[in-house]
Amino acid sequence: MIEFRSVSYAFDDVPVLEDVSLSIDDGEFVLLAGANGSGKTTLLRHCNGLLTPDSGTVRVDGTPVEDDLIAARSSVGMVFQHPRDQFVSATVGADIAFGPENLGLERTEIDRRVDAALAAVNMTGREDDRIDALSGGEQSRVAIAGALAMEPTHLVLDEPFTGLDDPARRSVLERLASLAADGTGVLLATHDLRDVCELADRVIAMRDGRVVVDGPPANALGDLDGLEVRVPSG
Ligand SMILES: Nc1ncnc2c1ncn2[C@@H]1O[C@H](COP(=O)(O)OP(=O)(O)OP(=O)(O)O)[C@@H](O)[C@H]1O
Repeated sequence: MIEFRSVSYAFDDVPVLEDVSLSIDDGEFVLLAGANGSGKTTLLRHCNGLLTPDSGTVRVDGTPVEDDLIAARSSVGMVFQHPRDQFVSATVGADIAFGPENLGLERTEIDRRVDAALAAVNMTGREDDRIDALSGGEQSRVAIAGALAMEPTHLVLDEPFTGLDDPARRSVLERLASLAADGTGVLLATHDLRDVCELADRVIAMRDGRVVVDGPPANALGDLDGLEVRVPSG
């Protein structure tokens, strides 16, 4: 479980998170919504210790993140908004293999994970492609595959659909829902709520650094009015 208890954080004395309390259970698929600048990215960066709260605590599986950064970083997979920030290798296969290699896994296990991660993002057979020659959408899919190959207990994604066409987006979304069904806790920040609500177990919405909505999609959608997030119709 990822748990925030009364977390506050400021950039240069400007409050960005204020008294945030929430939890993401194992096996839950949670959508994080909110207008630009409401604090979503800042919140996500607390999940594996990239940022540390000014007050309050973030716990992963019961342990405060700052007490065991290595444990938090191996159990919380992160997919960032700008996939280029995440690549460490020149080719797709080498990049996805990098994390599992650092875990010291056997070659056959690394290859299995790379194959499974590529299949999950519909890029089977693209191991040898150069990352800098991929489209933005393909780069997003490789970034997601890199996180999946770590087989994390929790997966945190920040606007991962940039550049994805509808079929690719849908396929990644369904993969996230099936990971959650298999026990992974998934926290997905996105502005694009189309069909995410239908797959998510819960919606958390932020305004000005505070959690203002936290509930099942059927109840929460009406409460998103006025938060400058695009609410799906029909
Ligand atoms: N490194 C930083 N230094 C100073 N202020 C920052 C920094 N990063 C973010 N902020 C400010 O913190 C606030 C919240 O930003 P954050 O990126 O968390 O919001 P967001 O909800 O993820 O927005 P978006 O949907 O546009 O990605 C904004 O006012 C932003 O300007």
